Amino acid sequence: MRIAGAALNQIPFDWDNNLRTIRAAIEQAKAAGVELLCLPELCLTGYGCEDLFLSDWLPAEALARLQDIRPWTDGICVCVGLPVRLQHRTYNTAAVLRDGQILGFAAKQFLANDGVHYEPRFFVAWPAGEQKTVEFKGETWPLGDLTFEHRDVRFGFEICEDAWRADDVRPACRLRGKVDLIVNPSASHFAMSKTDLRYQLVVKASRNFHCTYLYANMLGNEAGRIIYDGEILVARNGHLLKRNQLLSFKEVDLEWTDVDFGHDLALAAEIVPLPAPDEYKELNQAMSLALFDYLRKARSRGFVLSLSGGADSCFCAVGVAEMVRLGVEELGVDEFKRRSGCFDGAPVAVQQGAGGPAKQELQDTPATQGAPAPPALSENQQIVNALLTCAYQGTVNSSDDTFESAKELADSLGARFFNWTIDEEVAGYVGKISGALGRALAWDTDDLALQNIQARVRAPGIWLLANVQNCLLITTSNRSEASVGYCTMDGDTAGSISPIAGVDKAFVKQWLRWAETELGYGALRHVNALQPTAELRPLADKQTDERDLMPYPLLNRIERLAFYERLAPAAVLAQLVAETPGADAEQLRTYVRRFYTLWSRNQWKRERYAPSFHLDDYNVDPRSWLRFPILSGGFGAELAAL
Ligand SMILES: Nc1ncnc2c1ncn2[C@@H]1O[C@H](COP(=O)(O)OP(=O)(O)OC[C@H]2O[C@@H]([n+]3cccc(C(=O)O)c3)[C@H](O)[C@@H]2O)[C@@H](O)[C@H]1O
Ligand SMILES: Nc1ncnc2c1ncn2[C@@H]1O[C@H](COP(=O)(O)OP(=O)(O)OP(=O)(O)O)[C@@H](O)[C@H]1O
Ligand SMILES: NC(=O)CC[C@H](N)C(=O)O
Repeated sequence: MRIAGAALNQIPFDWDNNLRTIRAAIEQAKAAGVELLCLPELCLTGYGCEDLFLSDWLPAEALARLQDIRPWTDGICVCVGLPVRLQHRTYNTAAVLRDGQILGFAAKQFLANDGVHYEPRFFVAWPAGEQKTVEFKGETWPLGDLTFEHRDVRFGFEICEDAWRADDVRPACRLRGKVDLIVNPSASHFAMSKTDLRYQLVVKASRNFHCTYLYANMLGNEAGRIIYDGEILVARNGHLLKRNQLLSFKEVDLEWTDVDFGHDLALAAEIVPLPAPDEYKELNQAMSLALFDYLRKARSRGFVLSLSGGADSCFCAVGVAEMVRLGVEELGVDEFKRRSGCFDGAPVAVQQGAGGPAKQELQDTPATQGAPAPPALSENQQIVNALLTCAYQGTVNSSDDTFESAKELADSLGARFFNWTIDEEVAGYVGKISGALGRALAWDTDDLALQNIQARVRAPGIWLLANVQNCLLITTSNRSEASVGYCTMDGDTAGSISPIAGVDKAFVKQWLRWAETELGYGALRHVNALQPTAELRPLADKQTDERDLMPYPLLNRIERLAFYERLAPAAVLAQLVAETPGADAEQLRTYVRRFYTLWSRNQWKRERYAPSFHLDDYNVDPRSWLRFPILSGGFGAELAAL
């Protein structure tokens, strides 16, 4: 039998989009002679409908829309994920359709309730062995713990999380011997290196339960924060039969394979491991797709970025350029432009361009005024030019190094680049408040306030630039800064999308070195030679992030031990001492205290960050992976006892 999985790029309750991709997948499958097709979990509504799953109307609408799919299933068996509501309870199901008929609804038995998943809030887990009936306009179908048969192949279901439970409780253990095929429609979030886990899960299940296992994941940045890699896996008796390229820019990624169910296949003696994933590359692909989907689904015209020439903002700029490069590589220029929704079919008019005078000669003017004609931009650079506007907003505390870094990078990407200073606005506000208070504000008495006003004064201008162009304003915070609140609220946190807030600063720096050498972004040599600095204090002070805080790798380690491993402060310190050769225990104690104090004080800031992507195995976004009280004891007793 020819069986297939199709990864779909869905949008919560965007019926037109979701039915269009479902129909396209079915048509592609039929054209390829596929006999059984698995579509992702909840693909009809989208996985991320959140509390709408608790309404009566959304599941009812989904059931009504399922009827539209029936005529498309002539000659093929298709599994379509949707919520079904019975007696005020919503179930996460996969409907099986064939030849225009609905055969039944298999229901999810184990709900995902960790990390970024909160399913028990929306759904009720289905009890093993039970069945009920769904009614719609005079027709009835079975719902629950069901098996099906198609052309003499018996099949049953695990729906995503069902497969992540122990072998002696998951549905597969009851399907063993009763079915030839287990179908798994999934919405399994992307995280770096996670594909290996999923591969092991699927291939081992096919061996342990002596079956063929067909797995199809959701694709793309569905609803803002979570990215799906669109993985399709088919395994039989411990042998991998099919695995696709992940993180496609396509709306539908269909993969099929032939399985001879009439002949048994010897069980694999061992599972062949996947090559170790390249996390830099994975992150690049995931972020590119996440940005592209966010841009088009938010119906925006591009991105605006306050580009300091430092690591975080350079990462974000390269992220947009990579979105263009990878998207064009896969879709082609015309399809990339069409799908982005940013081009209206008109030829791209290049705005500003490469070249431009040095920082000292150029204040408050667009980068190209009076400059020599810029070199012609490549096709990708022209697209970047249309989609990315950057501005360097210097102060007296900014260095030439960061300006050069920003300008050269923006020019090399093709981005539109502006340069202006904000000293006048800073002086205006400082003067106003000094006057009101009747005393001059000074660095020795008002350090933080004077730092923050600079970061804040950068916000209105860059927001204005974003607004006039109907663009998304990128904010550049990384996870390490978010943990300790090393940012100015309504200043450098201003923005509507925060692409790298899920990634720690040490990783950001490593990734930039990789991007310079492996992706060929030579202009990154400036930033790769710089020490991260906020440049908010007078230059003579030689401010660096790590002097203000602690070494970033250490900050990252404390954060992981505290909130991924969930250790108590004393255990975190003990662990650090144990794993740091020649450790200065007193210094480590200071850092641990500083981390927890800043962490607790700054929960309110994390609550106010712009939406960010889940990219690593955890993040600190309270609306995603990590919940923490805004007001708390702040680990006072625990830190005092250290
Ligand atoms: N629980 C709570 N709920 C609500 N608000 C709370 C609060 N606790 C304090 N606050 C308020 O928070 C305000 C202070 O927060 P905020 O104004 O953001 O500033 P703050 O956290 O005091 O200082 C910002 C820090 O970030 C660093 N920074 C800033 C900008 C850029 C960079 C960079 O790396 O480039 C670094 C800067 O060096 C400084 O260490 C105060 O007005 C305080 O009342
Ligand atoms: N001179 C500047 N021009 C434009 N934007 C700036 C400037 N200084 C700071 N910003 C904005 O504030 C953000 C926060 O600064 P931060 O120092 O944390 O990041 P970075 O400068 O990109 O990287 P690094 O911390 O490695 O120097 C920057 O990413 C940028 O968006
Ligand atoms: N949708 C789901 O059930 C996802 C849960 C599963 N543990 C995963 O991370 O892939």
